Amino acid sequence: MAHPRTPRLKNGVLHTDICVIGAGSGGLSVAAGAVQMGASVVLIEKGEMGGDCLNTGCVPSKSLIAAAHAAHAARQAGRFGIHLPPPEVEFAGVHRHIHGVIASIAPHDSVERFEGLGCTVIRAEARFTAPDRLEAGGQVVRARRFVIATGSRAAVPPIPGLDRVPHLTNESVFDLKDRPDHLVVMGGGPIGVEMAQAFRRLGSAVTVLERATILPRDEPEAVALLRGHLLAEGVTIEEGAQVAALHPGAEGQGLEVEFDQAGRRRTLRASHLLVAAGRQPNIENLGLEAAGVDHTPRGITVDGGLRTSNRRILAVGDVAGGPQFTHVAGYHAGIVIRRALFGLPAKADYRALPWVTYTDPELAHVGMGEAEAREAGEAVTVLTESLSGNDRARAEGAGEGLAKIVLGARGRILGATILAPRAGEMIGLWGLAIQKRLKVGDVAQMMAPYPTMSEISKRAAGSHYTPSLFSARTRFLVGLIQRVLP
Ligand SMILES: Cc1cc2nc3c(=O)[nH]c(=O)nc-3n(C[C@H](O)[C@H](O)[C@H](O)COP(=O)(O)OP(=O)(O)OC[C@H]3O[C@@H](n4cnc5c(N)ncnc54)[C@H](O)[C@@H]3O)c2cc1C
Ligand SMILES: NC(=O)c1ccc[n+]([C@@H]2O[C@H](COP(=O)([O-])OP(=O)(O)OC[C@H]3O[C@@H](n4cnc5c(N)ncnc54)[C@H](O)[C@@H]3O)[C@@H](O)[C@H]2O)c1
Repeated sequence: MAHPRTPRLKNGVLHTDICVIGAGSGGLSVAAGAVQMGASVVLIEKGEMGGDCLNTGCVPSKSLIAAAHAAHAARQAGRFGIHLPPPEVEFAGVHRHIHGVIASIAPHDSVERFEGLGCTVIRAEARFTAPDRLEAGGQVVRARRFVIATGSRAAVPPIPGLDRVPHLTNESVFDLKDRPDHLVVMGGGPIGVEMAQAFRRLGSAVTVLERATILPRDEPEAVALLRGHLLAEGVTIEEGAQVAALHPGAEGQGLEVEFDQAGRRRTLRASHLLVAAGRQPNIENLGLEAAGVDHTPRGITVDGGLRTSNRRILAVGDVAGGPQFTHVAGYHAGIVIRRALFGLPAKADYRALPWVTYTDPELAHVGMGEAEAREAGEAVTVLTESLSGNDRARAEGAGEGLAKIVLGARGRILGATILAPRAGEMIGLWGLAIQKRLKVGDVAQMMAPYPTMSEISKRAAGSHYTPSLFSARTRFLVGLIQRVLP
């Protein structure tokens, strides 16, 4: 491999091709890609290498969910004739598992690995001082292109009393070494719902307070079934519940939550509060004014090619104000590399954007939802297939689930939702179908292995043809052909 270019120090200023601010999902992907393709790269991180996903997001949350799944499976074993004593949850052990997983992935995102690849890594807060330079840890850096990848953090709503009660966010919830007796989760988005089920399975009482309805970005039929699963496991879900005020609990124990629901004020006592009420972009103290970079409270303003109002500066990931997922940050990195290294006019295209909420069953989605497709003026057809007709789901006692496919004119696939165990592993098929503009008939003709839950995709696609396949016209035709066939 040819040696990468290295940043050059000239008159106290570090000159580089690419300077990346933030070593999370987006920043690390840009840095690793750019340096291995021969660009000189400076990577600046003020906190933990790996950002939210590794330290306080995807990795710890999925590790916690895995522990919760094990406890749930032990409790459910009796359904299969396997009788176990009720599981004893050692919360400190769950904590060890979570942090063990983080530690096992951390080397991949470490300073050592990135320096080994040829990046210059600066561990400090970066701040633009001019449109073409920034300062970090006393070092001035000039770059041909800067990439802002500073991510987001939990938004803490201005609710009276919130500053006076102890509360958890994604930055602190994975540090718990003792199980909360009663966890109140403010917000029924993906973070709130995933954590609610996991803590319930680990033995906490859990109440979700959601001001609208849970998981509003997902298909309502699928959310309704998922809500049923959560309620059956004992999660309390209060929807249309706006948190109004918070008070410290009596004798300094826990807290009291006042919320408004259907015109009534209600009060709830709890031991812990998790704030999962949305995200806010990390744009403060970045010197964006000095750099001439426009922004709004949603994040840095970018065009389709992720360029900011300063042509030298691009933005990726959560801070760019679009969909906030690790795979989106990685996708953004690919666009930035094509632009910054090769000068290509790459643009983000979200038509095949997938997301998964890692509850059990998982709720996986890609592309357009039905309402969005109708709003866009598409000639919509919806195909729905229940998981109850799937043999593998029955063998595993999976309970209710579904596949819902949204088609446009002439069987064009616009979107898909699957609610099923491990649905996240099944949704890729529909993403590829959308990206490659396949027709629903292509999926219907696919040979799906039996018995798998992924057969639900083939059956849903096949149902598009059921009315014409089993019609009077077909029966007439078959009758005719049978009479003339030898
Ligand atoms: C609880 C939780 C669970 C999640 N689960 C999933 C999931 O299952 N799947 C999924 O796809 N997404 C998930 N996400 C979202 C995912 O974590 C984010 O979309 C992703 O981390 C965004 O990457 P990023 O590079 O934009 O930001 P980050 O990964 O947050 O990285 C930003 C980095 O920039 C650094 N930084 C900030 N300001 C400066 C500065 N001025 N100077 C230097 N460094 C700076 C920060 O310290 C941080 O390390 C989850 C998020 C949370 C909170
Ligand atoms: N599985 C995944 O991919 C995954 C998991 C977790 C997070 N994430 C990413 O992180 C983002 C942030 O997640 P999130 O769940 O914090 O945010 P969110 O914006 O998706 O959901 C927040 C919810 O909180 C509710 N809310 C806000 N203020 C409230 C109040 N005062 N009282 C009651 N409810 C209130 C909102 O109505 C909303 O439904 C997600 O949108 C997603 O992009 C992804």
